[in-house]
Amino acid sequence: MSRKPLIAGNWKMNLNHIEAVTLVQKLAWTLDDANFDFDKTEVAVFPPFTDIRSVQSLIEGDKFRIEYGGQDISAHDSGAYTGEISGSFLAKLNAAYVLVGHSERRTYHGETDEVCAAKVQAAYRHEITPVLCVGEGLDIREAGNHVTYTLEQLRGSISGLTAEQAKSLVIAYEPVWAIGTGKVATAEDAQEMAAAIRAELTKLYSADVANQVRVLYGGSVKSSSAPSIMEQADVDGVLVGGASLQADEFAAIARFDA
Ligand SMILES: O=C(CO)COP(=O)(O)O
Repeated sequence: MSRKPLIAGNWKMNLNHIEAVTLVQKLAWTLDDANFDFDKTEVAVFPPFTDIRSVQSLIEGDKFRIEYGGQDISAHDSGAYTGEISGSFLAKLNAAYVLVGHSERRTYHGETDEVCAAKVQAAYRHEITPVLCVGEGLDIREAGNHVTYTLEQLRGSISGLTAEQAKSLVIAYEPVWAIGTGKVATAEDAQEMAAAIRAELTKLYSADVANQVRVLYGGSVKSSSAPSIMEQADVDGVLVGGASLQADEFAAIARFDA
C-alpha cells in the first residue's frame, strides 16, 4: 500500500495576502530549481482565509503544483454565524484541504471532539479533505496516558464517519507540548502514535481503510528532523508550523528524501 507523502505548512495567523504571494512564489521556484517530484510528494499550504484568493490566483495562473487549504471550517453551510467560513466558500476557491481541530482551535476556541466531528462532516459535504488534528498535552504525556487520550480524541472527532469517507482522511498527530516549543517528539514517539492510530482505524473500519489513511506528525518539525520522522513506517507526512514560513526551510523539509 503506497500512501503519497504530504508535506503541509500551517501558517497560523502569519503573513498577509501580499506576503503570502511572495512566499508561495519562492517556494514553487525553490522546489522547481531542485527538480522536485510533485508526483511522488504532495506539498500543501494553509494560509489565513484572507490570503487564499491570492494564493489560488497565483497557483492556478502559474500552474504551480502546490495544494492549499483553510485553517478551519464552519460546521454550518450558511446562515447567521458571524465570522465563520463555510466549506462551500473554500470549495469555490478550489481548496483541497482544511485543518480541523488544531490544538490552538481546541484550546483558544473551546472546540470539542463533537464540534470537530461536525466540521469533518462539513468538509466532506463540500468535497474537501479534512486534516484532523489530535494530540495530548504535557501532563497527559508525563502520566503515560498519551495513546489512550489521543485515540479517544480521534474516536470522538470522527464519530459518524463512514468507511468510504475515512479512506481519504488525513490525521495529524500533534502533541501539544511539541508545538512551537522547539521540543520535537522523537521519530519513535511519532511512529508509536501513528501506528496506534492506524490500529484504531483497523478496529473501527478495516485494515483496508486504515492502510489508506495518511497520518502526519506535527510539532517543531525542521529540515533537520524531517528525514528521520518521514522514515517511520506509519508516518506519511508532516504538518509544519513555524518552519513553513520560510520558503527555503519548508522546501528543504519537502525534500526530506533528497
Ligand atoms: O501546530 C503546528 C502545525 O499545525 C506545529 O507548529 P510548529 O511547527 O511551529 O511547532
